[in-house]
Amino acid sequence: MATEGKRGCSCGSKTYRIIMVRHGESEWNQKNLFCGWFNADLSDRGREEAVKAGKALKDAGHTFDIAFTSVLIRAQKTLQSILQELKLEGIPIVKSWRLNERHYGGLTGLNKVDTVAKYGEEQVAIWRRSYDTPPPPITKENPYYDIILNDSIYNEGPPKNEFPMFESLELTIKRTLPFWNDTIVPAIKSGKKVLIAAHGNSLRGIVKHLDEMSNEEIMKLNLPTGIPFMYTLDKDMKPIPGGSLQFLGDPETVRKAMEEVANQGKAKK
Ligand SMILES: O=C(O)[C@@H](COP(=O)(O)O)OP(=O)(O)O
Repeated sequence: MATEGKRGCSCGSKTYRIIMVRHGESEWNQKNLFCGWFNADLSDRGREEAVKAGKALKDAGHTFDIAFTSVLIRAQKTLQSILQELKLEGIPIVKSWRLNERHYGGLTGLNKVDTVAKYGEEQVAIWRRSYDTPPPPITKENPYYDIILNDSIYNEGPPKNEFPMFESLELTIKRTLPFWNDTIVPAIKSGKKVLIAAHGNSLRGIVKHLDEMSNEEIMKLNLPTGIPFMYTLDKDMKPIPGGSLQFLGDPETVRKAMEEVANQGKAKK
């Protein structure tokens, strides 16, 4: 599953390892609902996936000095389970809305297969995976509009006048990258072993940035829930050859899990 970074390598010099993981399956993933900024909890399967991710990291001998996560409970609980397995509950945890899932706008709360039936597979694929086409904005008529806007998890940001009503992957990257560059990269460069527990699309944004993927290439990437992946970076935070997107799981399991995510937006057979 490893692909090579495109930007060469400073072979022989210091490298940095960073592990990222998409949260375990959420209750809304299970029901196949567009979730975005709604604060859905983990499903039972998601809780199991999180424990499994912790065990996989432990078996591979990983340890961490600091962890970063979103303000959403599905990512935080996944992180907690992983740290429990590793007996690292005491390490600093930095939470930011900048690592949140992309805001799914007016699609929030809709079933993905029902949305395919209504708008077609092609349109849903564009909403889910295109780089710069956003979903329609969330409106006051959406049952989750007020719940999201007034959720206390957003008390520390973003400011109400900048609160998103929708996000494309491009917009997601615009708010995630400053956090990556200003907060996560300095931690990595200071020699800290870093773990990020976040979401399908905030992590796709980081992967796109690290691997300099084109807008077309990133469309094809579906990150599975609860399977950690590693990057090995050079001093300029560029993946060394073979250091991109190395999943901690057997390739067949990873392939099937990625396919499962892709199929969430396809018509029922
Ligand atoms: O918001 C959502 O529905 C999913 C991603 O959905 P897709 O982009 O895969 O449809 O986000 P996550 O479960 O990672 O927080």
